[in-house]
Amino acid sequence: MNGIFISLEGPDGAGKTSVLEAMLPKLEKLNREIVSTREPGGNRVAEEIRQIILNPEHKEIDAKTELLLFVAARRLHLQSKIIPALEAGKMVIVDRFIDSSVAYQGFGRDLGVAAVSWLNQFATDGLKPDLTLYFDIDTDVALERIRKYRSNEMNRLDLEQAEMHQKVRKGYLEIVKKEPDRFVTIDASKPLENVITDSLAVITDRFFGLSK
Ligand SMILES: Nc1ncnc2c1ncn2[C@@H]1O[C@H](COP(=O)(O)OP(=O)(O)OP(=O)(O)O)[C@@H](O)[C@H]1O
Ligand SMILES: Cc1cn([C@H]2C[C@H](O)[C@@H](COP(=O)(O)O)O2)c(=O)[nH]c1=O
Repeated sequence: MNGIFISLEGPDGAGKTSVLEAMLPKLEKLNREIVSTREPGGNRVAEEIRQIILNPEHKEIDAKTELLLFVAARRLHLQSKIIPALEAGKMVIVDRFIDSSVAYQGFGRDLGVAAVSWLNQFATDGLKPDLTLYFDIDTDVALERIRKYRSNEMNRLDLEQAEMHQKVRKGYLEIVKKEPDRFVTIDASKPLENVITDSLAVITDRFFGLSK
């Protein structure tokens, strides 16, 4: 596969989606076809699974069921969208991928890194992003952003206790340490314009030999 695979990771409210939207038109000008997608979701059936997982009324979904649903959606997404785009030489940028499972289900839900990593390996046949931007932010600041701007559309995970979100962030920090070549940490507490500039600089520098 000669495409480029990039994932964006971080706690809820870190700003990944805002940054991705802002980067896209700029990256598209650099002469490579970009596929922007997200997890859970990215194809018709996976988007249906997304609705099931994130629905705050679905209180009977336990931690293991949640993990299996995320991983099933990932397999669908990978097969139908990510792999074909990478095979066609495109740049794929995904808002969340395997590291979300490890941070949220492995650390946040205490299912453990080993089981979650094994399932991901099974579902993805070991495919990992070439680059992962990790948007790091204090849990309270991120949760405040969500409460302030998105209070009417909080999903089942957003509504979890602060303690779970703290475990997720701690998990991310451990994951990042283990693969220093794949991860670049972005300071997501900066003003949005700066976070966009910093993220673009990492991608253009690494894959286009430019820093603007
Ligand atoms: N750097 C920033 N400074 C202040 N507000 C921000 C910043 N980045 C994003 N926001 C705001 O915070 C909210 C959450 O941002 P966004 O949805 O992009 O985060 P996210 O990481 O995609 O979150 P989630 O994973 O929960 O969907 C939005 O209302 C957005 O406008
Ligand atoms: C892929 C994936 C996601 N999650 C969580 C992370 C978020 O709380 C939601 C997705 O909502 P977003 O607004 O699109 O960020 O799902 C998870 O727990 N495990 C995963 O594998």
